Amino acid sequence: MNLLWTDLRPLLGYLGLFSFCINLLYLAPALFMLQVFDRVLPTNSQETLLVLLAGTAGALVVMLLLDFVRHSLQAVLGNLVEQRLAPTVVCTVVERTARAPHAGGQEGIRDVAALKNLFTSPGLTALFDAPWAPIYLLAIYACHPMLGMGAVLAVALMLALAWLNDRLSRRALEGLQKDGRRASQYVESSLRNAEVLQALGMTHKLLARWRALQDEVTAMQASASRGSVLFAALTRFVRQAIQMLMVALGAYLVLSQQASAGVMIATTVLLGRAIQPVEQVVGSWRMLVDARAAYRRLRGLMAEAGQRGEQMALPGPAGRIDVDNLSYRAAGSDKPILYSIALSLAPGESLAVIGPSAAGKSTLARLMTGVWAASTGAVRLDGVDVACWPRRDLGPWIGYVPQDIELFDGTVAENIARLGQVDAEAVVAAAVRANAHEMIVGLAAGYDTQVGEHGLRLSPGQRQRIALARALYGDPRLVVLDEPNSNLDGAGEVALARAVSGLRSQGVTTIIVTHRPSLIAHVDKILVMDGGRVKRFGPAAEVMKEMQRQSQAAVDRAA
Ligand SMILES: Nc1ncnc2c1ncn2[C@@H]1O[C@H](COP(=O)(O)OP(=O)(O)OP(=O)(O)O)[C@@H](O)[C@H]1O
Repeated sequence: MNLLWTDLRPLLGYLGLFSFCINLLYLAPALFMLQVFDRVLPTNSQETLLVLLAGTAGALVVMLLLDFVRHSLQAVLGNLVEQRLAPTVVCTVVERTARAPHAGGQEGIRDVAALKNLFTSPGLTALFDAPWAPIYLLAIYACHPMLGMGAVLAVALMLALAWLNDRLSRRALEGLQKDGRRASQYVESSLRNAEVLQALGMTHKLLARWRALQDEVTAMQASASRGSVLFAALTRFVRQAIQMLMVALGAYLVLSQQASAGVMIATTVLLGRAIQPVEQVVGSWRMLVDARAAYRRLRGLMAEAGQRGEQMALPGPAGRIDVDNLSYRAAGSDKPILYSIALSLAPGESLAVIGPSAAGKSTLARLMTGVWAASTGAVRLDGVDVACWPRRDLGPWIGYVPQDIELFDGTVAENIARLGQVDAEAVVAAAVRANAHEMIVGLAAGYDTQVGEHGLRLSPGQRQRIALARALYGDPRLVVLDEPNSNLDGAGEVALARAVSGLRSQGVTTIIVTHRPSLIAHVDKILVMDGGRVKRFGPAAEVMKEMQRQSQAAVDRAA
């Protein structure tokens, strides 16, 4: 944030300077009126009129140019805000979301947009113009104290009206936004289950629920729009009335020979200028408040990112894994998911993690990759805590196939190349290692096949095999596969088993979470988990023998 301010400060200084000049030049039309009525008309001097006209026109042209520069400067400010904040914010939001998908804290990206919006909006220039309102009021006061007091009252009245409007409409608008979002989100999220809605004939029930939500929104909308229409009309009326009353007051002063006609007209022009920025600031009030809240959240987020500091680049790992007294508790939950897990794998060793549902296998897989951070203890890759390893540096050394496969919209090749520059040789090599090359070349456009949003144009089995190729892209030293065979057919299972033995012979440390025995034959060690604890861990043959002995004993007992 400090860096951002260092960049913004000089530009804001220029913006202030331009605003100063523009507001100074705004005095020109009022002076022109004053001079025309008080000097040109009484003296019938056409030369003076010409000089005044030329001078005022010149001032207006300069003002136009300055206004243009001021707007261009705002665009530069907006882009700078985005450029400076977006990279850190996106990285931190991705990290937070990966760690706690439902814990919120994803508004950072929207906050950058809100801040950029403020810097490019008229609300910002209004902030620079608003301090001039008292100067215009003083100028009116200097013309005549009574006119000055009238102008102060007029500005105060407009301010009060705008404030009242904001107060009265704020709650209704916030409720409207929230409920409107809820109604559309409800339908959108239900549409993800469109197959179920269609198959079970549930669409009319969804419609009924959506209508109930929508009715609430419509009722709120009606009351909010009634209020805002009323206030808009009232504001217009008050504005006109103020102008009329000020002219009337001016005319009275002229008639009673306390002021000149020029003063009367000039003060009307000045009053218009005094009211405008005040109205604009109040009109942009919601945006300013939202931008301030966004700024505070971003400051917190940037501080969080700053705490990590610049992490030193580390050499590529060999693949030794040490899980050290590892426990994990989800945010907001009292009960740990994992309790004091400890194990070690030498570089190139493979491990199968097995156990009943909800034993904590996927949680352990996420902790192994460093996507989640341990509550206590650590997972160390070559002695370095994976949760602290800079993700950009660690990513290429890690291969990960999560339980719920997510492909990105793009081609098969782009997905395998992890969204980076497609290196055809490396992409094919990864597909060959994953034994997915033949399946991919059999697709409509081979490696150039578009997978669609979330990879939905492919079957779940095809997605899983492409995800495996993505995991094996480059030269990963640690590969974590979370149920990589859940959607595979017989041929897919064989291809996966071959890929896993290939990894073993290439010396890649591999961890496979699985329910099926087909892969267990290809691993060095087995970890049996139950209720978040290690039930058994050791060489595959020993653990298998022990499990067989135990199941035989159970059968004998039952018999
Ligand atoms: N984000 C989360 N917040 C709270 N609890 C969670 C979260 N993720 C998982 N859990 C809980 O942790 C426990 C272990 O879940 P996990 O997915 O690790 O089990 P698993 O052994 O992989 O199960 P399965 O074999 O069914 O995939 C479950 O009881 C689950 O409810």
